[in-house]
Amino acid sequence: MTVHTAARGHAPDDVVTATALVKTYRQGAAEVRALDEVSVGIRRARFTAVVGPSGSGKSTLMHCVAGLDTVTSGSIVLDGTEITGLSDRQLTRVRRKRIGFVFQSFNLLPQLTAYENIVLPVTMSGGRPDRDLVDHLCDVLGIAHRLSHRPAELSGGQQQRVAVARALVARPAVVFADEPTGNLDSRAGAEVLTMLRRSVDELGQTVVMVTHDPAAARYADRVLTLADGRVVEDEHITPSGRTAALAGDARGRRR
Ligand SMILES: Nc1ncnc2c1ncn2[C@@H]1O[C@H](COP(=O)(O)OP(=O)(O)OP(=O)(O)O)[C@@H](O)[C@H]1O
Repeated sequence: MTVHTAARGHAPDDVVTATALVKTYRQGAAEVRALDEVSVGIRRARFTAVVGPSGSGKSTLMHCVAGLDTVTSGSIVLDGTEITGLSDRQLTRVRRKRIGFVFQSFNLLPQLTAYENIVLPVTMSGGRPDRDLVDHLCDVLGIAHRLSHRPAELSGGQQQRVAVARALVARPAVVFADEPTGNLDSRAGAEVLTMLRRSVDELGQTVVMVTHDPAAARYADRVLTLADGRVVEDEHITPSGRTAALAGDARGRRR
């Protein structure tokens, strides 16, 4: 991922290019500037973490870029499509075809099996699941032996891995993960983060994750820090730096 100024514009392998995003909310007589001229590019097949204090604009940025909310001004090009100005219906289509979501609360349907939950984005849009892809995803995510179980029969970590598989199954341009480890203990959280990491390294998936947790952000290639609606830091993590940081975390967990 790269942080661009509006003048530098679009980089060819960016899957998302956001330029000069402003989002204001009215709170009584006051106006809150949740995003204040944010310009950012998200590189394909990379894992980007968005961190920052509470109220810094992380969720607002993710919701706007993912077409769940509209901006006050600015431009968002997602996988070649300018999404600002689209109707709700058009936005729904963009989200369904090009975006996968992973939420803190898993959001699985309780009456469906893990397999049925995973293939839901494909079956809902009238498609047929690619069984080889589903098998591969379930192998990578370590849930192949749990596919006939319902969510209530799975651990939290397994449920979140099912949700990750569901986010990946339609081969979206971007997976947005909003605090994906927020409801998990540290071991299950580490497993889910490892799976998101593998989806980037082994499947070439683009992942953007909002998190409060600095340890979770260490799984990313890049950490974007927001404060007061602005990007205040943009850190690249090299594979060797990541390996060292994650090894340190694992030692800390075993202690
Ligand atoms: N629907 C809304 N109406 C009014 N103000 C809002 C609304 N949503 C967010 N805000 C304000 O916008 C700012 C950014 O909020 P946002 O939720 O994006 O921050 P965040 O970094 O995701 O916070 P957290 O880590 O606590 O989830 C905050 O000042 C918040 O109060």
